[in-house]
Amino acid sequence: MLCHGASTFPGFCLGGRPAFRDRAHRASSSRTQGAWQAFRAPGLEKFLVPAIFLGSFTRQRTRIQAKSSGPAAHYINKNLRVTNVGPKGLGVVATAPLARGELLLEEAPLLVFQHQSFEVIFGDLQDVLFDDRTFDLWETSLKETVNSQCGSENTAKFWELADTCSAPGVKTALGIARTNALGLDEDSAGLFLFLSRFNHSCEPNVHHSWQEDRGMKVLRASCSIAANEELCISYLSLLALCAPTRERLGEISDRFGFDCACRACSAGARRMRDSDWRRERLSQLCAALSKEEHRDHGVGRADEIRLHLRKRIPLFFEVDEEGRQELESSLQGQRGLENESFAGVVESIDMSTGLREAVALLDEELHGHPAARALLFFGAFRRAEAARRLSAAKSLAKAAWNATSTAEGSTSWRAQWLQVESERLEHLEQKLEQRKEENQQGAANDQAKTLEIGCVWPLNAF
Ligand SMILES: C[S@@+](CC[C@H](N)C(=O)[O-])C[C@H]1O[C@@H](n2cnc3c(N)ncnc32)[C@H](O)[C@@H]1O
Repeated sequence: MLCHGASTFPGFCLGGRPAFRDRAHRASSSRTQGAWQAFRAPGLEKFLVPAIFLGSFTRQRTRIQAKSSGPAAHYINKNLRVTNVGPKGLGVVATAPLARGELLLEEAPLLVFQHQSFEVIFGDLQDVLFDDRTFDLWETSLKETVNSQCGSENTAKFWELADTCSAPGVKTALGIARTNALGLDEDSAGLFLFLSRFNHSCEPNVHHSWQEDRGMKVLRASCSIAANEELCISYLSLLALCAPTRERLGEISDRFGFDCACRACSAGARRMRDSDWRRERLSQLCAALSKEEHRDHGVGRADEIRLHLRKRIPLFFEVDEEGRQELESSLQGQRGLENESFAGVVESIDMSTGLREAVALLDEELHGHPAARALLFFGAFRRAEAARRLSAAKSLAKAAWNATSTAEGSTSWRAQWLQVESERLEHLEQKLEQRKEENQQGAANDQAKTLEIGCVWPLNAF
């Protein structure tokens, strides 16, 4: 499982698992077959392994870090239970009601895959495993790492984890890693013993965030959860979660090797159509809010900040000719932003209207998804700040801070950064009010706002 999240939503860890298979090879395999069968399909044994790979293989161990021993998790909420949840296998359910934002789990990874091990096991270089010899080398190495470095209790727990990538009845260390690893950031993944029991849902009720400074994944309830309800995270990025059902199912099958049986993906035709429409709209609004527009184009009142909505880009580029043309014009429009073109814009709306609509859609489709909410408010905050709207920027920073605290806890670095930012804006607003009262020179104060509001935020803040 990986956090390949973000594309248009930079830096905010919004779920997702590592891709464990090349799409082209996947296409030739049956959906129901284990990944390994696709992986080791007859005829592919002769796949040429780049020499550089075999040459550097001996150094791979340094790239799989193992936690030597100790308990699986730092904190597990007492109201969680791992149990059989039907065809999905094991899952985690609530044994008592859980509140929105409640801390559910804090866990450090048992294994961390970085650099070459990440690329080979989950990333762009996984093709090398089509070669039996390379597969065996990586399998042996991973096994040795687990057996020699994880301690007997954790090693036993590792081998108990699900492996839906190998042939039925077979477990391999690589299969377990691929079935269970979760993304930490763009180029590393971690395997967690307890967290691995959480199933995926396209309507997740739990958010997981990687808190690098603490070396932990932190899980919190995204909404109120009733007793006996299953707790599910999202293996997909927010961008992919907002895609229509057909695309999501393809993405999950393609990247993670199973057919999603969540409520959203198994809905009846009408409900699915409505949900797809809402997600499409949400996707457009999210993209518009997280985009930095250099100049405020378009019609509308002078004091409005406009959002320019464009057509959503499909997750797969397998589109027909008509679709390709539409996509090209949409992409052109997005590139055109650099020279401030309107191309590809299908609708322009006032930012506060768009923000309200997006929040309502999040509530309806994704249980309010606090991390996505934080992202929306953060995007709007940046736009308000760029437009020198002090009061709006202050409330938006506060709203982003609230949502981030729900998603990740108030001690996460993002929440703390937003808290400082909203306090700074609050203070600035008070100062300006004070000055206004003192000299009653509104125009001069406006100028002061323009000069003082500018702030610097870390580029990877969200
Ligand atoms: C990380 S494991 C989750 C825990 C697993 N169910 C177990 O028994 O340990 C991921 C596997 O769970 C199953 N799974 C998770 N979410 C699912 C979903 N929404 N629909 C169907 N199967 C799912 C798939 O077999 C997937 O490969």
